[in-house]
Amino acid sequence: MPAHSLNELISFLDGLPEPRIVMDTDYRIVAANAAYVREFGGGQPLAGRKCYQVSHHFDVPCDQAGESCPLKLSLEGGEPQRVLHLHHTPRGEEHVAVETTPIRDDQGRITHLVETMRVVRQASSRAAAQGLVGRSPAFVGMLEKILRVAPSDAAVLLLGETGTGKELVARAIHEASAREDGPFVAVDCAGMTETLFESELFGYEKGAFTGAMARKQGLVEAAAGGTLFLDEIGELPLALQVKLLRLLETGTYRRVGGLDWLPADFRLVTATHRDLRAMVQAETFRRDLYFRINTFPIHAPALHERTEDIPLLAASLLERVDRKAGRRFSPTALAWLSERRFAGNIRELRNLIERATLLADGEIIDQPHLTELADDLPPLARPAADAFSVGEVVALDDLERSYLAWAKARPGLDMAGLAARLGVSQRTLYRKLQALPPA
Ligand SMILES: Nc1ncnc2c1ncn2[C@@H]1O[C@H](COP(=O)(O)OP(=O)(O)OP(=O)(O)O)[C@@H](O)[C@H]1O
Repeated sequence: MPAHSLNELISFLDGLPEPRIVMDTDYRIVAANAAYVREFGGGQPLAGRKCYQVSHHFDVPCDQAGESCPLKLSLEGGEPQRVLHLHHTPRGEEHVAVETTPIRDDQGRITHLVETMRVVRQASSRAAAQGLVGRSPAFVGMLEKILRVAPSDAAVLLLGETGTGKELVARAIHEASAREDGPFVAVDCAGMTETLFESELFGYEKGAFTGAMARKQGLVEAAAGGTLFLDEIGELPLALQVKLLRLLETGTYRRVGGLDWLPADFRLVTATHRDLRAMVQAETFRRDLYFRINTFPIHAPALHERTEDIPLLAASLLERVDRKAGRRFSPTALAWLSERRFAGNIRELRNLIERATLLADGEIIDQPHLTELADDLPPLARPAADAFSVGEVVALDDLERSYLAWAKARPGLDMAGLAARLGVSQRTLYRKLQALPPA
């Protein structure tokens, strides 16, 4: 790119409000705009330094350090790329959404890349007094999905065990959406009766039933311009599923006792800890409603899928529940927490921490404060290092081959013993082993 075009680009970027840098194809920062210098510069000179040194304090590009590198992806694919990274900033590490856009010369060759950074406000990688916190790969994967779907108006279905933070995720989607200035209205569908559902959701007119002394606004109306979060959607009885489907299909509703169909204006987020697909098979959840609410599913990981987040979560939850400020956990307490299996996930962790704060008198919350009332909390079941495991769904033939190769390598089993354990004849075992690819 000629120098004058590059200078024009740099001065154009300088006027933009979002932090942006221009890089050459060798990861070197050529220029940074004023917003970048302000948010990420930390008073250090930037031009001439490599982006991975500034953002990650790495000595090698991200892709060689086990992270995805948007610059490399853009160079390879020739297209803009977006990834979520943990970046060093003058405030500490933060989740940053990074977008790269390739810049081409007259011959169409990529000569530079513009990188745009947006600090993610909806989640923290450091202990925080509110909102989502986490930095494990499972958490970052979920955050990536939240940020992708939030700007659209697509219906999101949050799936995950109880206490995994689905309501917080629903709020994060709302806050990252164009509706963030509108209301966020949460409705618990568990225990909803037919009459309650209709009058709660749709409101009622004066005189609609005994006790309806005045017109009452429903939650659908309260959510106008914002997000309606239906929690425990799997608990909704079939008769109410029909009513919800009608609302979603027509975008209109009628107050109880009213005549007019009123327009609804909300973004729908639903959540459940149930297996809705199995409920559809069992005909306890309507298939058409399932498809309507499941435009974009997001899995909220269970705590045992993100145990590396436990110290960070524990510190954050302590800030939230402790009546005395500034206390902390001892390293043994944190190690003990990280080794437990919490069936109730973050909610159970939070309750345990709250109990411990009541038992501890000093500045430090120690392991005995945790174990005193929770000595029955089971340890985390870690798969044995040599256990057989399959990380994804594979064809049954492939599964059998991998399993046989693993079983054959077990010490202490001869062919006869192995055949007996597998429940097949030795002849069959030989035949199957011969079909295995060479080790
Ligand atoms: N990533 C997180 N960071 C910090 N706190 C969290 C996080 N996830 C959940 N929490 C806290 O854990 C508790 C349970 O979260 P929440 O109520 O959102 O779970 P849920 O999945 O909606 O549960 P249920 O399915 O039972 O309704 C809340 O106190 C919430 O603030």
